[in-house]
Amino acid sequence: MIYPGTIHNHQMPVTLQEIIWHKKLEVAKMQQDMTWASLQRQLSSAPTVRDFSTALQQSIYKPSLIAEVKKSSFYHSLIRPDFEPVTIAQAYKRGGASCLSVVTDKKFFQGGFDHLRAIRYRVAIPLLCKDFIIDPCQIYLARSAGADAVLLIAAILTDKELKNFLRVIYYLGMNAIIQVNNLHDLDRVLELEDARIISINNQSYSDFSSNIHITQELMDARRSQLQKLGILVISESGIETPEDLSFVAEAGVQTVIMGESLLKEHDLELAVKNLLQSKFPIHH
Ligand SMILES: O=C(O)c1ccccc1NCC(=O)[C@H](O)[C@H](O)COP(=O)(O)O
Repeated sequence: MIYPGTIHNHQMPVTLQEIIWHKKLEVAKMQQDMTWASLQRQLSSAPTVRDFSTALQQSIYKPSLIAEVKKSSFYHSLIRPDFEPVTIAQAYKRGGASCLSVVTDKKFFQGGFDHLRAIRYRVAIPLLCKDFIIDPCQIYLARSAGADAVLLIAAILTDKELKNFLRVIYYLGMNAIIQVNNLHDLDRVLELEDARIISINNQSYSDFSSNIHITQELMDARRSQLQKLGILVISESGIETPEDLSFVAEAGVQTVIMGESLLKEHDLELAVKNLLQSKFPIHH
């Protein structure tokens, strides 16, 4: 079954549908291989949770940076051939990133929970598990691998699933980042009782192209409501230059997630430093 609640409102694009189809098979296999007792054991020996939201808010950089660790993506293929997750994460931290986003999806992004685990033990900043979460068991696995926050994509979850998954994430002491890329989903998320961090994805779910004006459009539409509710807003996808950073900061977001443009640089520490320390030009 593919989330009738979501399809009912607006058609799910084929490509995202395909990802979710494979994710459901992966989750079914995961559940077959796992016992409740072994999951409990893993959870009880998991590293303590670090405060993702506070790390973003206390950053000296505005907007603060969540730097993404990913080897490839199905829409842009291989991004970083010399991919070494821990080395990349350490360089990001030295450069000034407040938190890291670790892509754990294997099939479409060549990520893995082992990347999350390895980084957790070697790098002392909070970690977001970036995956297509469709079942609570993935949230438990993310926590046991050392995640401090988990991404929930509004477009692939019903309202009921969003509420239940948020409850699991908070129960485990983590932060939830709820991703939206249109006003319909932003309004659904604003109706939830306890959304604390929202990420505006500038990427289309049908052709996976990015357009940072999506951040501006959604902020213009709901800025005062977001501020009134004290929600921390992130912009992600397609942010490449200091000008782009300035553009989304002026739209009102406090944080950005950046991956590809940093990962294409040879010296990641320098790339992050240059980005965060650049004097942002003012947009009109
Ligand atoms: O956001 C998703 O839908 C997603 C979920 C799990 C893995 C990857 C996913 N999408 C790709 C991204 O999230 C981007 O990599 C991220 O926003 C960074 O963008 P960029 O700077 O353009 O690499």
